[in-house]
Amino acid sequence: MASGPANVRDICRARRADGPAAVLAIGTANPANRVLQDDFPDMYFRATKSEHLVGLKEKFKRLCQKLGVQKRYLHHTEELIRAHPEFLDPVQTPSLDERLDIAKTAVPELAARACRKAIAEWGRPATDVTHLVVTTNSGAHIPGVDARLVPLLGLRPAVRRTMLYLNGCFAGAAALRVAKDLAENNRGARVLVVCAELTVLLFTRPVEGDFMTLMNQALFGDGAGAAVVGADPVPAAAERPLFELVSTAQAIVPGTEDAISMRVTKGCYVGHIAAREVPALIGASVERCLRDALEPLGMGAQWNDLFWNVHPGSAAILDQVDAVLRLRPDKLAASRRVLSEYGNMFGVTVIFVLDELRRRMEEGEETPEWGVMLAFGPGLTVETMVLHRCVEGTG
Ligand SMILES: CC(C)(COP(=O)(O)OP(=O)(O)OC[C@H]1O[C@@H](n2cnc3c(N)ncnc32)[C@H](O)[C@@H]1OP(=O)(O)O)[C@@H](O)C(=O)NCCC(=O)NCCSC(=O)/C=C/c1ccc(O)cc1
Repeated sequence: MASGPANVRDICRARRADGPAAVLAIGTANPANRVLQDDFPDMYFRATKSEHLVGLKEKFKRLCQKLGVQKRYLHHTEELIRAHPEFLDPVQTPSLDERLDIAKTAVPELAARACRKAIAEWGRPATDVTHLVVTTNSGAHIPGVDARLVPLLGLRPAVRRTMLYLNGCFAGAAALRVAKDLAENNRGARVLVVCAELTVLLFTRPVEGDFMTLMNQALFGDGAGAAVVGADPVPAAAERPLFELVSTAQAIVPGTEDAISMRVTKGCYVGHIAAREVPALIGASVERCLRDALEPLGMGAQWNDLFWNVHPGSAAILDQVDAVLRLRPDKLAASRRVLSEYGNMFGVTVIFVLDELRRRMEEGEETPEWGVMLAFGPGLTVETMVLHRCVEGTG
C-alpha cells in the first residue's frame, strides 16, 4: 500500500534552510552621465531656462553645498531635457506618460547592469536564481521591471518574482528583508534582489517658493544595486558569504505620516519632505528602534562596537544619527562616502553602502563583527537589520 503524505510540519521543517540568509554577492550600476555638484546649479538653471531667477539660483547653490553630495549620476542629460520641454512645467504640460516611457526601458536596463555584476561575482549561472525581488519608485508598469529582467538576465521563466513599487527610501532594506525570509524558508533558494531608481520622474524647473523642487534636484541620484542572498553557502560552487542577515525589524514612528510623502500626478511625481523636521524625527526614534532590534539578540547599546550602514538621506540626517548615538567620527564613513559620490539614490543607497563596507573590510579596515543597517522613508518608517560580517578583516 502506498504510504500517505508526510506530516505537514515535517514538510515545512525540511523546506527550511539550516543557517541564516547571507549576502553572497553585490553589484552596483549608475547611468553614464556624471554630474559634479559644483557644476550642477549652472547646468540646472541653464537647462530649465531659469537663469533670470538669480536669487533662487544662489539659494540653490547654497543648498547644493549643504547636503553632503559632491557627485551624482543622472539618466537625464541636458540633451534629454531639451528634447522634452514639457518636463519643465508639469502643471501646464502634464508629462507623466513621457516620463514613464523613459523609465519603462531605462529602469530594467540599469537594474540588469547591477544584477549582471552581482551574478558574475556570485559565480553561478543566472538560471540558478530561484527568486527575484525587485523594488523601484521609478515606474508603474505591468508587467513590471521584474518580468523584464527575466529575459534580460536569462533567468528561468519559473523564477518566483516579487515586485515592490513605491516604498520610498526604505525600499532597499525592505527588499533585503523579504529576501532573507525567502532564503531561510526555502532550502537552497538563491534570491536576486535589485533596487533601481531614476529621478527623471521628479524633474521640474525651479520655482520661487517651492523648496521641495530644489531639494529634489539637489539631493537625489540615479543608480541600481543588486545582491544575491542565500542560506547555507555551497563551498563547492565557490559561494562565499559577505554579510549574514541576522534579524530584521520595521517600525512606523507615530504621528509622522506627513513628514515624507510622494504621489503620482498627471504631471510627474510630487514629493513632500518636512526637510527641517525629518532629521530630528529620525534622531528621536532611532535609539528605540535599535534597542528593539538588538535586545532580543542579547546585544546592548554599545553603538561604537558595531559597524554601520545608515541610509544617507542627507548630511543632516547622518549628523543627527551620529549625535544621538554618540558615534565615533569614522563610524558613518561608508554612508557619507556613498552620499558624497552618488547622492541619495532612495532605496538603492543601502546596497551601495553595503558594497562600500565590504570594500573597506577587504582592504583590511578594522571592522567589528556585528553591524546594523538603518533605512528611513515615508511613514516615517525605520527599517533595522542586524548584520554579521563574514568578510575577512581585522576585528
Ligand atoms: C538641507 C536641509 C533641508 C537644511 O539644512 P540646514 O543645515 O538645516 O540648513 P539651513 O537651515 O541653513 O537651510 C538651507 C537652506 O534651505 C532653506 N530651507 C531649509 N528648509 C526649508 C523649508 N522647509 N522651506 C523652505 N526653505 C528651507 C533654508 O532657508 C536655507 O536657505 P538660505 O538661507 O536661502 O540658504 C536639512 O535639514 C536636511 O538635509 N534635511 C533632511 C533631508 C531629507 O529629509 N532627506 C530625505 C530623507 S528620506 C529620503 O531619502 C527620500 C524620500 C523622498 C520622498 C519624496 C520625494 O519627492 C523624494 C524623496
